[in-house]
Amino acid sequence: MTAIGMSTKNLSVYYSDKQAVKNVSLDFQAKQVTALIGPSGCGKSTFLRSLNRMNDLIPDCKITGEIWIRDRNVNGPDTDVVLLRQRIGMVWQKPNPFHKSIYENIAFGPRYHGTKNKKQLDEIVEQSLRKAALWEETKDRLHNSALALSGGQQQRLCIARSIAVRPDIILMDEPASALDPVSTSKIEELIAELKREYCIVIVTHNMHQAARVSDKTAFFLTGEVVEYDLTTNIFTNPQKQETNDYITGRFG
Ligand SMILES: Nc1ncnc2c1ncn2[C@@H]1O[C@H](COP(=O)(O)OP(=O)(O)OP(=O)(O)O)[C@@H](O)[C@H]1O
Repeated sequence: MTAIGMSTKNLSVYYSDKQAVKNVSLDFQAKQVTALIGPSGCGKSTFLRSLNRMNDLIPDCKITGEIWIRDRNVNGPDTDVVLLRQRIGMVWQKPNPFHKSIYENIAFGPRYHGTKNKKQLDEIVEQSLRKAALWEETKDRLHNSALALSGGQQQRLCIARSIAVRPDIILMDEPASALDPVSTSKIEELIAELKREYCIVIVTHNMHQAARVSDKTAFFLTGEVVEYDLTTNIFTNPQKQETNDYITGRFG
């Protein structure tokens, strides 16, 4: 039995009066990839952003229900949001490296969280870039601007940046949708590697990608989870008509 990395119970998210996520209860397991799929506007990104409280930054956004990372209540009054986001990293659709060098992009988080020793920082930078399959391409230009990297390299840098602070969970919101096919396949290979160590939750519009990279898939529709199962079941033997209609391209 795989350990649970994170779970939600009856999670609802509202923007003012509009309910974007409706009573979603899901378990995300350690060392597995879970894909969130569904048509545009069904609440996937809103749900994902709730998991590390990125929605706190949106005015009039209200959350009810529970989110647990092991025995810690994410929305509890004693939760330190900075530490929470260290444990639950986020990779966005568009690569968003800092306007700094490759080295500083990676060293920033660990330094912020207290690692000041240069040798330790050098090691973290190297290990993080290696894990993100970017070391060979960048080791000779660590002090050059991250913005000079290609889009695909920048996205791997952003993944390296989230790994550098040793998270338990990595959330990815369509991490390859702005990339070309070669860069996309590198990101997918990387996800397959990273799941050996991390719990990964990925939003994707690309159903082939969901089928390739994920162990489990949740199908969202108008804010609700219609079906959540092993990815092979969702794509070969869905139990709900709506799931079947979506994966066969009848809508969305
Ligand atoms: N900041 C916001 N303020 C108000 N409403 C929002 C906000 N962000 C999203 N919404 C609304 O919440 C609903 C869910 O949006 P969300 O972006 O979570 O869906 P999604 O499934 O991720 O869509 P897509 O696949 O197009 O990214 C939509 O109706 C959207 O218009």
